[in-house]
This record gives sequence, C-alpha cells and structure tokens, in this order.
Amino acid sequence: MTFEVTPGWLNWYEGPAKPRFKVPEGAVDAHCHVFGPGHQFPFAPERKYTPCDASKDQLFALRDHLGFARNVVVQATCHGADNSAMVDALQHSKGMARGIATVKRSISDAELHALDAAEVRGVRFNFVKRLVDFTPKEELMEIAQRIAPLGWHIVIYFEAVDLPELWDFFTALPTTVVVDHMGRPDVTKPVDGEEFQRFVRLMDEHENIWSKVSCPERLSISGPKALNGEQQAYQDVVPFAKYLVERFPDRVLWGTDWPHPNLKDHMPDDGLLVDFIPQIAPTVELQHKLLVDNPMRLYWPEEVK
Ligand SMILES: O=C(O)c1cc(C(=O)O)oc(=O)c1
Repeated sequence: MTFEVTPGWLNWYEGPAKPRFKVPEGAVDAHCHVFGPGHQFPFAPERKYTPCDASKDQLFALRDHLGFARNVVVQATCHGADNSAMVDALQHSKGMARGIATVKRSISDAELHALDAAEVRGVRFNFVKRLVDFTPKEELMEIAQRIAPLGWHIVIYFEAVDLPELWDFFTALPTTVVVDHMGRPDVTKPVDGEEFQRFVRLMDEHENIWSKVSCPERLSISGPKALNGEQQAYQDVVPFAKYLVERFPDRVLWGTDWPHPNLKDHMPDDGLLVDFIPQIAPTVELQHKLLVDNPMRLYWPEEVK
C-alpha cells in the first residue's frame, strides 16, 4: 500500500548536528515514534494525518548519532491501535527499547500479554482533539484497571486548557501517570501564573504523576529555532521545563519526539535539541536523573539495583 503525506507535511531533519552536550552513559530517549514504513505497516484508516515514513532503523541510527543508549517508542496516533510497527521496533532493538501502546477496550488478555512479552510497558490515552476521536472515560478507566496488574503505566497527552475538566479522571488513575510534553503549557503565560501552576499542583499533590519535559520546538513561540548551530534555542520554553526539572527531579523524563509529527513551522535539528538539555537541567546530577535514573526506574526496573 502506498500513502500520500498530508499536504504541508515536514519531513524529519536529515543529517543532524553532533550534539555539543555529551549525554551521560546509558541515556534514554524516552519519547520517540516510528511511522510505518507505510508499505510494511499501513497507517490506520481513522488517522488524522499521514506522515512520511520514519523507520526503526532510522530511529536507531539517530539514537547512536546523538549518543543515547535506549529508546521508549510511543505509539503514534497515525497507527491507531495497531501497534505492530512499534512492536517491530522493540523486537529489533536488542532489548534497548520499551514501548507505549494504544489499545481498545476490546483487546483480549492474550493480546495484552503478548504486548507485555514484547516489552510494552504502558498505554497512551490521548485527549488532543486534532489527533484522535473521543473515547469515553469509562472505557479508558476499564483499560487502566486491566493494565495496572501488569505493572504498566499510563501516558496522557492533553492541552493545558483542558486540565480542569480532566483533573478528576487523571487523579483517579491507578498507576504511575506520565504527562506528555508538560501538558502543553501556553508559554506566553507566566510560569507562576494560574495555568502552569495548576499543572504544578497536579504533580505536587499526586506523587504518581510524572512529566516529560519535551517538545520545546512544539511549544515555543519566540524561538530561536534549533537550526544552524543555535545553542540557545526556544528560550521561552526554558523556564517551564527547568521549573519542573528542579522541583520534581525524580519524576521527569526527556525525549526527542523524533520524527516530530505535525510540526508546521520548521523541523528542528535533533542534535541541537540535545543541546537544549543543559538549559533545563543545569547540573550533572539533574541531567543524570532526567536522562538515566528516572527512565531506567520506570522502563528497565529489573536492571536497577
Ligand atoms: O502534537 C502532536 O501532533 C503529536 C502527535 C503525536 C501522535 O500523533 O502520536 O504524538 C506526539 O507526541 C505529538
């Protein structure tokens, strides 16, 4: 099957810079995706966008180039609840990748156990309306109750304005909960303003809630863009991510978000995205927690003494 990409689609950046920031040994890129390839793993009929291909081999090449050791591959919405491209990536990673799946309520216990055997460690619940159709909360809660005994966790993706309405549901989830991209704050608003502080309170009051301090390229309004060697990219996002890293050092994760679905303005140089890390995690200790200790505890606990 061949697919035509969504008009205006930006392909991931080829030939990224070698990062100047040397990530610690054993670092984990805890949020990335694979897309297809479409001829091998067709995109889902219910998808809201059709991306370019971004294969597991291209992902692993990027991992090595950036100096990372491991990946967490998050099911992209363009594959719906067909996790085969993501699982195929895990199975070819030599144990160096874990996965986050999307599942429907109709999934059987045997299918869940097969995903577990393939090193899937969680499910993603997506509330971003441009990406997915609505799923009733009772269906999601039923899935949550079924995956909890596997020791899995739940990844949630939502926009900051929707947090009040989703608060009760999120805080009732029975597992560790990981928020994608800091709950997508509006970075034109102040860090100490009501909206971001609501998110901080969510993490403050609920010790099972973690955050990915990822996607400055998605959230930034001011730039500058991570292109052409820029070492001070996305200045307006720095205070938000740094705040979370310093306040919740043991509950933050970082990921490239490669291949960066749905960016409209520019495609960042992933090498320069890595150079963003010391802006938000300014000490060696914070960097080690963010890139090694925290993701290892969540995704490879059997290797953590
Ligand atoms: O903001 C997005 O467009 C986006 C989309 C997806 C996905 O389609 O799965 O994942 C992300 O992490 C971010």
